[in-house]
Amino acid sequence: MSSERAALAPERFVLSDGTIYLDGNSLGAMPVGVPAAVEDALHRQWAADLITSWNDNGWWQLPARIGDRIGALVGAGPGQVICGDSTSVQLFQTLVAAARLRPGRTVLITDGGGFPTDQYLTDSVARLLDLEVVRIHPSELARHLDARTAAVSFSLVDYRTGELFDLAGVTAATHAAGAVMVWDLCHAAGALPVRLDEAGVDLAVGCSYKYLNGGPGAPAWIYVAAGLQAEIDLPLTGWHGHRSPFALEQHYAPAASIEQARIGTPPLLSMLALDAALDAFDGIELSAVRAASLALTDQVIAYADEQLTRYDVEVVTPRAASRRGSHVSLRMPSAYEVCQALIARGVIGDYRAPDMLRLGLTPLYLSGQDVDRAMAELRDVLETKAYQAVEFARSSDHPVT
Ligand SMILES: Cc1ncc(COP(=O)(O)O)c(C=O)c1O
Ligand SMILES: Nc1c(O)cccc1C(=O)C[C@H](N)C(=O)O
Repeated sequence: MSSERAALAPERFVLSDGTIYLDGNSLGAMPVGVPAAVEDALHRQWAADLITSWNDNGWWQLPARIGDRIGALVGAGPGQVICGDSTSVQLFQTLVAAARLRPGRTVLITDGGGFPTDQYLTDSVARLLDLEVVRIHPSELARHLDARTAAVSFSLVDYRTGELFDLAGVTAATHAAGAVMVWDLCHAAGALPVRLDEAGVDLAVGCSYKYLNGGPGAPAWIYVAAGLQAEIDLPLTGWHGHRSPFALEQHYAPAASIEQARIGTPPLLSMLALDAALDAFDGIELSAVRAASLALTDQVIAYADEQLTRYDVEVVTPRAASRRGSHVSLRMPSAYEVCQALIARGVIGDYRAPDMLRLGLTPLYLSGQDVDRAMAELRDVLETKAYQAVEFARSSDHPVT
Protein backbone atom coordinates (compact mmCIF):
# COMPACT_ATOMS: atom_id res chain seq x y z
CA MET A 1 0.00 0.00 0.00
CA SER A 2 2.85 2.39 0.79
CA SER A 3 4.81 3.49 -2.23
CA GLU A 4 8.33 4.58 -3.11
CA ARG A 5 7.09 6.00 -6.42
CA ALA A 6 8.77 9.35 -7.14
CA ALA A 7 6.95 12.35 -8.54
CA LEU A 8 7.49 12.68 -12.30
CA ALA A 9 8.87 16.22 -12.39
CA PRO A 10 8.74 17.95 -8.99
CA GLU A 11 11.71 20.14 -9.95
CA ARG A 12 9.44 21.83 -12.49
CA PHE A 13 7.16 23.23 -9.75
CA VAL A 14 7.44 25.66 -6.87
CA LEU A 15 6.28 23.66 -3.88
CA SER A 16 6.20 24.78 -0.25
CA ASP A 17 8.21 22.69 2.17
CA GLY A 18 5.98 20.76 4.50
CA THR A 19 2.88 21.10 2.32
CA ILE A 20 1.33 18.12 0.59
CA TYR A 21 -0.84 19.53 -2.12
CA LEU A 22 -3.86 17.42 -3.02
CA ASP A 23 -5.87 20.11 -4.77
CA GLY A 24 -4.26 20.30 -8.21
CA ASN A 25 -7.69 19.32 -9.53
CA SER A 26 -8.89 22.77 -8.50
CA LEU A 27 -5.81 25.00 -8.81
CA GLY A 28 -2.58 23.43 -10.07
CA ALA A 29 0.74 24.26 -8.40
CA MET A 30 2.94 26.95 -9.96
CA PRO A 31 5.51 25.80 -12.53
CA VAL A 32 8.98 27.28 -11.99
CA GLY A 33 9.10 29.16 -15.28
CA VAL A 34 6.05 31.29 -14.57
CA PRO A 35 7.54 34.13 -12.47
CA ALA A 36 10.21 34.94 -15.05
CA ALA A 37 7.66 34.82 -17.87
CA VAL A 38 5.36 37.21 -16.02
CA GLU A 39 8.31 39.53 -15.21
CA ASP A 40 9.21 39.56 -18.88
CA ALA A 41 5.59 40.21 -19.84
CA LEU A 42 5.43 43.15 -17.45
CA HIS A 43 8.79 44.82 -17.81
CA ARG A 44 9.82 44.13 -21.37
CA GLN A 45 6.66 43.36 -23.32
CA TRP A 46 4.28 45.80 -21.65
CA ALA A 47 6.42 48.53 -20.06
CA ALA A 48 9.08 48.77 -22.76
CA ASP A 49 7.59 47.44 -25.97
CA LEU A 50 4.06 48.70 -25.36
CA ILE A 51 1.57 48.33 -28.22
CA THR A 52 4.22 46.98 -30.57
CA SER A 53 4.03 43.72 -28.60
CA TRP A 54 0.92 42.71 -30.53
CA ASN A 55 3.18 42.27 -33.54
CA ASP A 56 6.71 42.04 -32.21
CA ASN A 57 6.08 39.79 -29.21
CA GLY A 58 3.47 37.65 -30.91
CA TRP A 59 0.52 38.72 -28.76
CA TRP A 60 -1.93 38.44 -31.63
CA GLN A 61 -0.92 34.84 -32.38
CA LEU A 62 -0.87 33.76 -28.73
CA PRO A 63 -4.44 32.34 -28.44
CA ALA A 64 -3.86 29.99 -31.36
CA ARG A 65 -0.28 29.15 -30.40
CA ILE A 66 -1.29 28.19 -26.85
CA GLY A 67 -4.38 26.52 -28.29
CA ASP A 68 -2.17 24.21 -30.31
CA ARG A 69 -0.04 23.43 -27.24
CA ILE A 70 -3.16 22.49 -25.27
CA GLY A 71 -4.49 20.66 -28.31
CA ALA A 72 -1.42 18.44 -28.28
CA LEU A 73 -2.33 17.45 -24.70
CA VAL A 74 -5.93 16.54 -25.56
CA GLY A 75 -5.40 14.69 -28.82
CA ALA A 76 -6.25 17.56 -31.14
CA GLY A 77 -4.20 18.28 -34.24
CA PRO A 78 -3.15 21.89 -34.89
CA GLY A 79 -5.69 24.55 -35.81
CA GLN A 80 -8.60 23.29 -33.71
CA VAL A 81 -8.09 24.84 -30.26
CA ILE A 82 -8.17 28.51 -29.28
CA CYS A 83 -7.28 29.73 -25.82
CA GLY A 84 -9.32 32.47 -24.18
CA ASP A 85 -12.15 33.54 -21.88
CA SER A 86 -13.56 31.29 -19.15
CA THR A 87 -14.88 27.76 -19.31
CA SER A 88 -18.33 29.17 -18.65
CA VAL A 89 -18.11 31.47 -21.67
CA GLN A 90 -16.77 28.66 -23.83
CA LEU A 91 -19.60 26.38 -22.69
CA PHE A 92 -22.07 29.00 -23.83
CA GLN A 93 -20.29 29.17 -27.19
CA THR A 94 -20.31 25.43 -27.71
CA LEU A 95 -23.86 24.75 -26.50
CA VAL A 96 -25.43 27.42 -28.68
CA ALA A 97 -23.27 26.43 -31.65
CA ALA A 98 -24.16 22.75 -31.15
CA ALA A 99 -27.89 23.51 -31.11
CA ARG A 100 -27.54 25.68 -34.20
CA LEU A 101 -25.94 22.74 -36.00
CA ARG A 102 -29.16 20.76 -35.48
CA PRO A 103 -32.05 23.10 -36.24
CA GLY A 104 -35.43 21.54 -35.51
CA ARG A 105 -34.07 19.28 -32.77
CA THR A 106 -35.28 20.33 -29.36
CA VAL A 107 -33.37 18.52 -26.59
CA LEU A 108 -30.05 19.13 -24.84
CA ILE A 109 -28.83 16.18 -22.78
CA THR A 110 -26.44 16.90 -19.93
CA ASP A 111 -25.08 15.13 -16.86
CA GLY A 112 -27.25 15.72 -13.82
CA GLY A 113 -24.22 15.48 -11.55
CA GLY A 114 -22.18 17.90 -13.65
CA PHE A 115 -20.43 20.99 -12.33
CA PRO A 116 -23.00 23.71 -11.58
CA THR A 117 -21.72 26.16 -14.20
CA ASP A 118 -22.33 23.52 -16.88
CA GLN A 119 -25.86 22.98 -15.65
CA TYR A 120 -26.66 26.66 -15.29
CA LEU A 121 -25.42 27.45 -18.79
CA THR A 122 -27.25 24.50 -20.30
CA ASP A 123 -30.46 25.78 -18.72
CA SER A 124 -29.81 29.30 -19.93
CA VAL A 125 -29.06 28.21 -23.48
CA ALA A 126 -32.20 26.08 -23.44
CA ARG A 127 -34.23 29.11 -22.34
CA LEU A 128 -32.65 31.26 -25.00
CA LEU A 129 -33.26 28.78 -27.82
CA ASP A 130 -36.48 27.26 -26.53
CA LEU A 131 -35.02 23.79 -25.95
CA GLU A 132 -35.66 21.16 -23.31
CA VAL A 133 -32.87 19.99 -20.94
CA VAL A 134 -32.68 16.31 -20.00
CA ARG A 135 -30.40 15.55 -17.05
CA ILE A 136 -29.06 12.02 -16.79
CA HIS A 137 -26.05 10.00 -15.69
CA PRO A 138 -23.90 9.31 -18.78
CA SER A 139 -24.46 5.56 -18.34
CA GLU A 140 -28.15 6.13 -19.15
CA LEU A 141 -27.46 7.87 -22.45
CA ALA A 142 -28.59 5.11 -24.82
CA ARG A 143 -32.19 5.18 -23.67
CA HIS A 144 -32.48 8.97 -23.88
CA LEU A 145 -31.00 9.56 -27.32
CA ASP A 146 -33.46 10.00 -30.14
CA ALA A 147 -34.20 12.15 -33.17
CA ARG A 148 -35.09 15.06 -30.90
CA THR A 149 -31.61 15.23 -29.38
CA ALA A 150 -29.68 18.23 -30.66
CA ALA A 151 -26.61 17.83 -28.46
CA VAL A 152 -25.11 15.88 -25.61
CA SER A 153 -22.84 17.71 -23.19
CA PHE A 154 -20.94 15.83 -20.49
CA SER A 155 -17.89 16.34 -18.32
CA LEU A 156 -15.36 13.61 -19.03
CA VAL A 157 -14.52 13.31 -15.31
CA ASP A 158 -17.19 13.94 -12.68
CA TYR A 159 -15.93 16.78 -10.48
CA ARG A 160 -17.41 15.23 -7.36
CA THR A 161 -16.97 11.47 -7.64
CA GLY A 162 -13.96 11.36 -9.96
CA GLU A 163 -15.79 8.97 -12.30
CA LEU A 164 -14.28 8.88 -15.80
CA PHE A 165 -16.64 8.37 -18.71
CA ASP A 166 -16.05 6.70 -22.05
CA LEU A 167 -15.20 9.54 -24.44
CA ALA A 168 -15.12 7.42 -27.58
CA GLY A 169 -18.20 5.31 -26.78
CA VAL A 170 -20.39 8.22 -25.69
CA THR A 171 -19.32 10.28 -28.70
CA ALA A 172 -20.09 7.40 -31.07
CA ALA A 173 -23.53 6.82 -29.51
CA THR A 174 -24.32 10.52 -29.74
CA HIS A 175 -23.32 10.62 -33.39
CA ALA A 176 -25.35 7.50 -34.16
CA ALA A 177 -28.40 9.48 -33.02
CA GLY A 178 -27.39 12.35 -35.28
CA ALA A 179 -26.59 14.66 -32.36
CA VAL A 180 -23.59 16.88 -31.64
CA MET A 181 -21.10 15.94 -28.89
CA VAL A 182 -19.70 18.52 -26.48
CA TRP A 183 -17.19 17.55 -23.78
CA ASP A 184 -16.10 19.56 -20.74
CA LEU A 185 -12.51 18.47 -20.12
CA CYS A 186 -11.76 20.61 -17.04
CA HIS A 187 -10.95 17.57 -14.87
CA ALA A 188 -9.24 15.61 -17.63
CA ALA A 189 -6.92 17.89 -19.60
CA GLY A 190 -3.36 17.34 -18.42
CA ALA A 191 -4.43 14.48 -16.14
CA LEU A 192 -4.89 11.67 -18.64
CA PRO A 193 -4.63 11.04 -22.39
CA VAL A 194 -7.68 12.40 -24.24
CA ARG A 195 -8.14 11.62 -27.94
CA LEU A 196 -10.48 14.25 -29.33
CA ASP A 197 -9.62 13.83 -33.01
CA GLU A 198 -9.51 10.05 -32.84
CA ALA A 199 -12.95 9.89 -31.21
CA GLY A 200 -14.41 12.36 -33.72
CA VAL A 201 -15.55 14.76 -30.98
CA ASP A 202 -17.32 17.86 -32.32
CA LEU A 203 -16.74 20.47 -29.63
CA ALA A 204 -14.92 20.60 -26.32
CA VAL A 205 -13.96 23.10 -23.65
CA GLY A 206 -11.67 23.08 -20.67
CA CYS A 207 -10.00 25.27 -18.10
CA SER A 208 -6.26 25.77 -17.78
CA TYR A 209 -5.87 26.29 -14.04
CA LYS A 210 -6.29 22.70 -12.84
CA TYR A 211 -4.01 19.97 -14.23
CA LEU A 212 -2.59 22.35 -16.85
CA ASN A 213 -1.25 24.50 -13.98
CA GLY A 214 -1.86 27.81 -15.77
CA GLY A 215 -2.56 29.76 -12.58
CA PRO A 216 -5.55 31.43 -10.94
CA GLY A 217 -7.92 32.73 -13.59
CA ALA A 218 -5.89 31.24 -16.44
CA PRO A 219 -7.85 31.51 -19.68
CA ALA A 220 -9.90 28.52 -20.77
CA TRP A 221 -10.00 27.01 -24.26
CA ILE A 222 -12.37 25.71 -26.90
CA TYR A 223 -11.95 22.90 -29.45
CA VAL A 224 -13.86 23.04 -32.72
CA ALA A 225 -13.20 19.99 -34.90
CA ALA A 226 -11.65 20.95 -38.24
CA GLY A 227 -14.53 19.37 -40.14
CA LEU A 228 -17.04 21.70 -38.47
CA GLN A 229 -15.20 24.95 -38.88
CA ALA A 230 -16.81 25.84 -42.21
CA GLU A 231 -20.38 25.39 -40.96
CA ILE A 232 -20.25 26.27 -37.28
CA ASP A 233 -22.13 29.40 -36.19
CA LEU A 234 -20.65 30.60 -32.89
CA PRO A 235 -22.87 33.03 -31.00
CA LEU A 236 -20.22 35.31 -29.47
CA THR A 237 -19.16 37.26 -32.51
CA GLY A 238 -16.41 39.43 -31.06
CA TRP A 239 -14.10 41.34 -33.33
CA HIS A 240 -11.05 39.13 -32.69
CA GLY A 241 -12.94 36.32 -34.42
CA HIS A 242 -13.66 38.43 -37.49
CA ARG A 243 -12.15 37.35 -40.79
CA SER A 244 -10.42 40.71 -41.06
CA PRO A 245 -10.37 42.38 -37.64
CA PHE A 246 -8.44 45.45 -38.67
CA ALA A 247 -10.65 46.15 -41.67
CA LEU A 248 -12.97 47.38 -38.88
CA GLU A 249 -16.06 46.47 -40.88
CA GLN A 250 -19.59 47.14 -39.68
CA HIS A 251 -20.80 43.57 -39.98
CA TYR A 252 -19.43 40.33 -38.65
CA ALA A 253 -17.90 37.75 -40.95
CA PRO A 254 -16.18 34.86 -39.14
CA ALA A 255 -12.59 33.90 -39.83
CA ALA A 256 -12.46 30.70 -41.83
CA SER A 257 -10.19 28.92 -39.36
CA ILE A 258 -10.26 28.28 -35.60
CA GLU A 259 -9.56 32.03 -35.30
CA GLN A 260 -13.35 32.46 -35.54
CA ALA A 261 -13.54 31.09 -31.99
CA ARG A 262 -11.70 34.11 -30.62
CA ILE A 263 -13.95 36.67 -28.99
CA GLY A 264 -12.42 39.87 -27.60
CA THR A 265 -9.07 41.04 -26.30
CA PRO A 266 -7.50 38.16 -24.37
CA PRO A 267 -5.92 38.44 -20.87
CA LEU A 268 -2.33 38.60 -22.12
CA LEU A 269 -0.59 38.45 -18.75
CA SER A 270 -2.47 35.32 -17.76
CA MET A 271 -1.92 33.83 -21.18
CA LEU A 272 1.82 34.40 -21.01
CA ALA A 273 1.85 32.76 -17.57
CA LEU A 274 -0.04 29.80 -19.00
CA ASP A 275 2.35 29.55 -21.94
CA ALA A 276 5.27 29.23 -19.51
CA ALA A 277 3.32 26.82 -17.30
CA LEU A 278 2.76 24.42 -20.18
CA ASP A 279 6.54 23.90 -20.36
CA ALA A 280 6.06 21.62 -17.35
CA PHE A 281 4.70 19.02 -19.79
CA ASP A 282 7.64 19.23 -22.20
CA GLY A 283 8.92 15.76 -22.99
CA ILE A 284 6.43 14.07 -20.67
CA GLU A 285 4.02 11.58 -22.20
CA LEU A 286 0.46 11.69 -20.90
CA SER A 287 0.53 7.90 -20.80
CA ALA A 288 3.24 8.21 -18.13
CA VAL A 289 1.16 10.81 -16.26
CA ARG A 290 -1.81 8.46 -16.41
CA ALA A 291 0.14 5.44 -15.17
CA ALA A 292 1.53 7.44 -12.24
CA SER A 293 -1.87 8.97 -11.48
CA LEU A 294 -3.50 5.54 -11.36
CA ALA A 295 -0.80 4.30 -9.00
CA LEU A 296 -1.48 7.23 -6.66
CA THR A 297 -5.26 6.89 -6.79
CA ASP A 298 -4.88 3.12 -6.23
CA GLN A 299 -2.76 3.91 -3.20
CA VAL A 300 -5.41 6.19 -1.69
CA ILE A 301 -8.21 3.73 -2.38
CA ALA A 302 -6.30 0.77 -0.91
CA TYR A 303 -5.40 2.76 2.20
CA ALA A 304 -8.97 3.94 2.68
CA ASP A 305 -10.31 0.40 2.30
CA GLU A 306 -7.80 -1.09 4.72
CA GLN A 307 -7.41 1.64 7.32
CA LEU A 308 -10.34 4.01 7.21
CA THR A 309 -13.57 2.04 6.95
CA ARG A 310 -13.60 1.82 10.76
CA TYR A 311 -14.14 5.61 10.76
CA ASP A 312 -17.12 5.28 8.38
CA VAL A 313 -15.05 6.42 5.42
CA GLU A 314 -16.39 5.22 2.07
CA VAL A 315 -14.59 5.40 -1.27
CA VAL A 316 -16.93 7.12 -3.72
CA THR A 317 -14.63 7.02 -6.74
CA PRO A 318 -14.96 3.98 -9.02
CA ARG A 319 -12.43 1.25 -8.28
CA ALA A 320 -11.98 0.22 -11.91
CA ALA A 321 -8.99 2.10 -13.32
CA SER A 322 -10.76 2.66 -16.62
CA ARG A 323 -13.54 4.52 -14.81
CA ARG A 324 -11.40 6.75 -12.62
CA GLY A 325 -9.95 10.21 -13.22
CA SER A 326 -7.13 11.70 -11.17
CA HIS A 327 -8.86 12.46 -7.91
CA VAL A 328 -10.36 10.27 -5.20
CA SER A 329 -13.40 11.29 -3.19
CA LEU A 330 -13.96 9.89 0.26
CA ARG A 331 -17.37 10.18 1.88
CA MET A 332 -17.19 10.57 5.66
CA PRO A 333 -18.91 12.16 8.61
CA SER A 334 -17.65 15.68 9.41
CA ALA A 335 -15.87 15.86 6.05
CA TYR A 336 -15.63 19.65 6.15
CA GLU A 337 -14.00 19.65 9.58
CA VAL A 338 -11.66 16.80 8.63
CA CYS A 339 -10.58 18.76 5.55
CA GLN A 340 -9.82 21.83 7.66
CA ALA A 341 -7.90 19.76 10.24
CA LEU A 342 -5.79 18.32 7.43
CA ILE A 343 -5.08 21.76 6.00
CA ALA A 344 -3.91 22.85 9.46
CA ARG A 345 -1.38 20.00 9.22
CA GLY A 346 -0.19 21.03 5.75
CA VAL A 347 -2.22 18.49 3.78
CA ILE A 348 -4.38 20.48 1.37
CA GLY A 349 -7.34 18.73 -0.17
CA ASP A 350 -10.86 20.08 -0.51
CA TYR A 351 -14.36 19.51 0.68
CA ARG A 352 -17.40 19.16 -1.52
CA ALA A 353 -20.83 19.33 0.03
CA PRO A 354 -22.44 17.57 1.66
CA ASP A 355 -19.97 14.94 2.88
CA MET A 356 -16.95 14.48 0.62
CA LEU A 357 -13.25 14.95 1.12
CA ARG A 358 -11.74 15.26 -2.36
CA LEU A 359 -8.08 14.40 -2.90
CA GLY A 360 -6.53 15.45 -6.20
CA LEU A 361 -3.47 13.43 -7.21
CA THR A 362 -1.16 15.21 -9.60
CA PRO A 363 1.80 12.90 -10.29
CA LEU A 364 3.96 15.62 -11.85
CA TYR A 365 4.64 16.93 -8.36
CA LEU A 366 3.27 14.29 -5.95
CA SER A 367 5.16 11.18 -4.89
CA GLY A 368 3.95 7.95 -3.31
CA GLN A 369 5.61 9.06 -0.08
CA ASP A 370 3.63 12.31 -0.11
CA VAL A 371 0.47 10.25 -0.40
CA ASP A 372 1.62 7.94 2.42
CA ARG A 373 2.12 10.94 4.67
CA ALA A 374 -1.19 12.52 3.70
CA MET A 375 -3.10 9.31 4.39
CA ALA A 376 -1.35 8.80 7.73
CA GLU A 377 -2.37 12.35 8.71
CA LEU A 378 -5.92 11.63 7.63
CA ARG A 379 -6.01 8.48 9.73
CA ASP A 380 -4.60 10.35 12.71
CA VAL A 381 -7.14 13.17 12.36
CA LEU A 382 -9.92 10.56 12.34
CA GLU A 383 -8.43 8.44 15.13
CA THR A 384 -7.73 11.33 17.50
CA LYS A 385 -10.88 13.20 16.44
CA ALA A 386 -8.62 16.22 15.97
CA TYR A 387 -11.29 17.70 13.74
CA GLN A 388 -13.50 18.18 16.81
CA ALA A 389 -10.87 20.06 18.75
CA VAL A 390 -10.68 23.19 16.66
CA GLU A 391 -13.46 25.63 16.00
CA PHE A 392 -13.68 26.16 12.28
CA ALA A 393 -15.52 29.12 10.95
CA ARG A 394 -17.43 27.61 8.11
CA SER A 395 -17.96 30.25 5.49
CA SER A 396 -21.02 29.65 3.41
CA ASP A 397 -20.01 32.51 1.11
CA HIS A 398 -16.78 31.05 -0.20
CA PRO A 399 -15.93 27.59 1.13
CA VAL A 400 -13.34 26.86 -1.56
CA THR A 401 -11.61 24.02 0.25
C1 LIG B 1 -16.34 20.63 -14.93
C2 LIG B 1 -16.12 22.09 -14.68
N1 LIG B 1 -16.53 22.99 -15.58
C3 LIG B 1 -16.34 24.31 -15.39
C4 LIG B 1 -15.69 24.78 -14.26
C5 LIG B 1 -15.47 26.21 -14.01
O1 LIG B 1 -15.79 27.11 -14.99
P1 LIG B 1 -15.07 28.52 -14.99
O2 LIG B 1 -13.65 28.27 -15.40
O3 LIG B 1 -15.85 29.32 -15.96
O4 LIG B 1 -15.12 29.05 -13.60
C6 LIG B 1 -15.23 23.86 -13.30
C7 LIG B 1 -14.54 24.29 -12.05
O5 LIG B 1 -14.54 25.38 -11.58
C8 LIG B 1 -15.46 22.50 -13.52
O6 LIG B 1 -15.07 21.62 -12.62
N1 LIG C 1 -12.75 27.50 -10.58
C1 LIG C 1 -12.71 27.68 -9.24
C2 LIG C 1 -12.84 28.95 -8.67
O1 LIG C 1 -13.00 30.01 -9.54
C3 LIG C 1 -12.82 29.15 -7.29
C4 LIG C 1 -12.65 28.04 -6.48
C5 LIG C 1 -12.55 26.76 -6.98
C6 LIG C 1 -12.63 26.58 -8.36
C7 LIG C 1 -12.62 25.25 -8.95
O2 LIG C 1 -11.95 25.04 -9.91
C8 LIG C 1 -13.52 24.25 -8.38
C9 LIG C 1 -13.52 23.00 -9.21
N2 LIG C 1 -13.97 23.19 -10.57
C10 LIG C 1 -14.28 21.84 -8.63
O3 LIG C 1 -14.26 20.81 -9.25
O4 LIG C 1 -14.87 21.93 -7.57
